[in-house]
Amino acid sequence: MVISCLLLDIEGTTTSISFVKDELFPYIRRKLESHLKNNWDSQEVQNDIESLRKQATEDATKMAGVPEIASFCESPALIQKSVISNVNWNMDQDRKMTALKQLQGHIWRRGYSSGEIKGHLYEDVEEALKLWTSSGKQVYIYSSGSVEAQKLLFEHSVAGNLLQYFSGHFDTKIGLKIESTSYQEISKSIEMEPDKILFLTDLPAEAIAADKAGVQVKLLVRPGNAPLNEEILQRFSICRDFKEIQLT
Ligand SMILES: CSCCC(=O)C(=O)COP(=O)(O)O
Ligand SMILES: [Mg+2]
Repeated sequence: MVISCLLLDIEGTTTSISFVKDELFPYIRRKLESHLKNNWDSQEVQNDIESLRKQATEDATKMAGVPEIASFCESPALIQKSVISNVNWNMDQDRKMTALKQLQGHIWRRGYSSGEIKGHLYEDVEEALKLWTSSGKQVYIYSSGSVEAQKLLFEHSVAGNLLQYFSGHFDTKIGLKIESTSYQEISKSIEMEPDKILFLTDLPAEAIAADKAGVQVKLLVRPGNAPLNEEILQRFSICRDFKEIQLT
């Protein structure tokens, strides 16, 4: 089947898991308090808190131990304390909910623009993006990280600004990556039949969801990725880097 379009995951696919876990996420934990205090009066911070509050209220009906976010009638200090507990709790579980991911993108903005953070990319990524786009393929990103966070990573990457190679970006606003409907929605949105799309990811649950939607899939085996079990290795094609990917 001819591939017209590539849909790329980030963490574990274009970028190492250790960069996300050991650099990006600790940055959020270090800067969260000052981000809230310094930008308290901004609409962006207030919107982020409202989204986290709604999510926490919904979560509390389904699971135990969710730190709730203080009402907007409470003092800024109390609300900030409750936001910090909630965000740390959600990050401890690496939750991929939109409210958390939006806030993270807003906090990373400063780190990327000051040069404190540079987006990690595996060395084969830039060459592959050049090759694919020069041969007429469209390349999209689909990550649990917010669209803003994705753009920051590729704009301020170790290989320079690579944003020019992408035809578009998707995040969890279109749906979770483990749900097949998300891939159907992406297919509709980019006006491309599912079987013309090749999705590259590190996670079997995402591969299964994309496959169910009729999208073609390859699993990446990058250094530091979780090992794939025998059943998944039988079911999906794998590759170690983007150089191994042959598009017809
Ligand atoms: C691009 S934002 C940083 C990574 C992140 O927060 C994340 O959740 C990555 O998830 P992915 O879907 O790219 O594996
Ligand atoms: Mg991933």
